[in-house]
Amino acid sequence: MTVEWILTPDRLSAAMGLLAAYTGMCWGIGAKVRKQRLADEAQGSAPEGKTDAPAVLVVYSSQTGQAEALARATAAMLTERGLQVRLLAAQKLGAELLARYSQSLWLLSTTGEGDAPDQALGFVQGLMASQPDLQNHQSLVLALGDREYQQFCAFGLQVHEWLQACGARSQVVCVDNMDSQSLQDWQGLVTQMHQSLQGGKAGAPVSAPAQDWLQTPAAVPMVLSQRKLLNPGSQGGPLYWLEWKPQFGALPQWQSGDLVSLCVPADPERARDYSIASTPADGSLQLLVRQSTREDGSPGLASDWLCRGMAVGDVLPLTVREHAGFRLGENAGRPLILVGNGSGLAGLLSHIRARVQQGCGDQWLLFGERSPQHDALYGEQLQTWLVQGHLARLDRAWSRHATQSLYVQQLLNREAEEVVRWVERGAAIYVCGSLQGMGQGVHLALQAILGEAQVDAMLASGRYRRDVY
Ligand SMILES: Cc1cc2nc3c(=O)[nH]c(=O)nc-3n(C[C@H](O)[C@H](O)[C@H](O)COP(=O)(O)O)c2cc1C
Repeated sequence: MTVEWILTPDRLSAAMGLLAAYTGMCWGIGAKVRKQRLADEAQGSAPEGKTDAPAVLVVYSSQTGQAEALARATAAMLTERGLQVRLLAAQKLGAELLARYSQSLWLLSTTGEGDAPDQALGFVQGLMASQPDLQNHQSLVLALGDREYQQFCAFGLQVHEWLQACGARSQVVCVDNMDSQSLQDWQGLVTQMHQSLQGGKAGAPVSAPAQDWLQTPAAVPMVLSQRKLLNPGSQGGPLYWLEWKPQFGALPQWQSGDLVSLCVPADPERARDYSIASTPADGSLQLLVRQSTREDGSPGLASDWLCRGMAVGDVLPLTVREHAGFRLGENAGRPLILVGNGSGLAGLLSHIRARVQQGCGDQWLLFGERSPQHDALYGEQLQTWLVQGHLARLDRAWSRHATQSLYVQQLLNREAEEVVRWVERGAAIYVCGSLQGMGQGVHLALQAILGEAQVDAMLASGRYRRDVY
């Protein structure tokens, strides 16, 4: 099917309005909620809310931030309505703490091929491998996933089954790519739980309409100010650099590692995430987008719109999404080993730029692409940073090199001793790019170089972070 788009100003603003509303509904866990952000409590600290109020535990595990944002919004809503809420990441949950609660909410995404988010590894191998007694415990599980993956919502479903096996009464809602119906169902169930907890209490607040606490529009209309093909003549798909400026006012704020979420007019039902390649100090929001082709040869809807359909000067609502799992966070002071391929350079570039701006050059980039003739992305810029000392090392692997074909995981293996030295020196590892091939290959290489136990420990503690897709 071909969709013809003739963009009159009226149509554009109507489409933008729709997109902004939709994007806001999907992702907008906005300023209001962030202001009330509940700190991640350590195990012993007191929950938020009045001390005689019913208590609820809210547990999350998230790879790209959606489950975490929904958990924060859910916890903030329950706190606002008078419950004592303890919000924490799954890896911080122990059996003793869980046993203290008779109500729990779980917001969990699935990553990889049916896997738990990276930081949940400790929870999976620890608490989930045991069977605490949860008789008289009620739980609700929100399992985030995407039906395009074979093991739909696998991790959320595993936790739901584990809770049941421990004796809890558990209900689960599976969400397909943040579909609004399932999110409404979730809000309905949480509202019911809240009402039953407050049951009959004089002065209990009347519930607001079920939907409203997950909705805060946060999409910003942005103008595509420049677009450039980065790899003319490449055997791979065309890779474009896209620069965006706000249509009105100031740039939205974000940190290196964060994502942008957007819907395109040809597929307004489905939001896509892209790693941001710049920092706000660069003065624009920049993305690297590969124009993709599906198996049947037809163009990928979103990437085709971004790379060819849109004209420079057109406007699209973009939502900046915090990606806590790939930010520098506690690793800000560490040396960095940055590993990636293709459009994954975006997520790594934002970190390099952030560190260049801070005057910190203790970072090593290992990067894979096809050929040095056509795919030397940011070649001059990277070389300049190396010469200026903003990069301590730069190693590139070319998979289609005439004489020295190499993948980035092989490069890691070749540099194994240096990798060990950097890690001993306290380095954190960031990987960005394709999951198939690169992400998995790099993981295996790191296991071979550092040992499985150390890789697991680094993953669980956030010293090894991945943005692979
Ligand atoms: C690399 C990657 C792998 C994924 N694997 C699965 C999967 O195996 N099963 C599934 O149902 N969803 C999968 N998803 C979809 C995510 O679970 C879904 O986008 C979810 O909303 C992300 O939530 P989070 O931001 O909290 O991690 C995957 C997403 C990505 C980016």
